[in-house]
Amino acid sequence: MRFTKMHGLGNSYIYVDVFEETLEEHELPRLARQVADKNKGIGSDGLILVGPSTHEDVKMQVFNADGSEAKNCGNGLRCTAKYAYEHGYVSKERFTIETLGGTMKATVHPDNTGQTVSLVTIDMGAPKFNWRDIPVKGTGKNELVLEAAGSSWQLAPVSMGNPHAVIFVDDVEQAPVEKAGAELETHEAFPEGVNVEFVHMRRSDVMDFRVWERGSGITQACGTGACAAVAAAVAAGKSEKDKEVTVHLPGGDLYITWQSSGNILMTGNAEVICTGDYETRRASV
Ligand SMILES: N[C@@H](CCC[C@H](N)C(=O)O)C(=O)O
Repeated sequence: MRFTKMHGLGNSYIYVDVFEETLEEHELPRLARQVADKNKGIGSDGLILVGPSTHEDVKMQVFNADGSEAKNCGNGLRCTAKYAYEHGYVSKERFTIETLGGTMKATVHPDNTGQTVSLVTIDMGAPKFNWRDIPVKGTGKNELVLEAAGSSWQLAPVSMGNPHAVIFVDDVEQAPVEKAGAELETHEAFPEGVNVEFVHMRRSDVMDFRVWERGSGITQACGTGACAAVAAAVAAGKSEKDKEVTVHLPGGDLYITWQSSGNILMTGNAEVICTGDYETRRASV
């Protein structure tokens, strides 16, 4: 299987071009676990398939490192957009990407040659706060208080096509991302699990951010998580619509604006690390 390893701010996935490659649907969770394994595989936060869509310009299918399928991936969308543009699967600079969480609109910003893209903007759609849409057990729209890692946490649940719980803290470096993140990911309040973001607002337009991703654990960045964090900050009165927020993630910065028209725009990098061939007939991991 030919693959390309790409990352957005250090959130890396193995990308397989299913315009070209044929993969069995039922093998995909196992393949994701295999390629993500840093000792026995290639090493990544998961697997992403880039292929044809029946109703959009391209389709992105995302699997976490544990083999679970995700509905959306912000960093994956930017890399998918770069891949689709540079491989000629789209010939325009603005195009649509189908995901399980809905259709996202990509704008690539090519360099002077028009051939290479390293910066991409994605229209990530509108955040949802209704618990049923996320989903969160119970009925509500507001903050949720849960116990994890021996402390009580105030969470703001948000859907960006996938589920997020945003926690505002004084210092993200001191936050128990691994312990509390792992406990909250599988808390019974979240029937489909949740991605957990620890966020500190430095100013209304600058935030620090660390994440525990559902199905992959600690990662260097989470695009949907950063959008959820900005949405939660605006909803809590810590920022404002139409203000570009610089989100400092461990892997670098994202620029995010919740527009008053409703949708969230996310701009950030997309990079190729390497390409190669992977032997798919391997013992399961
Ligand atoms: N890294 C991603 C999100 C990937 C999926 C997530 N772990 C989930 O299960 O919802 C991003 O950049 O958004």
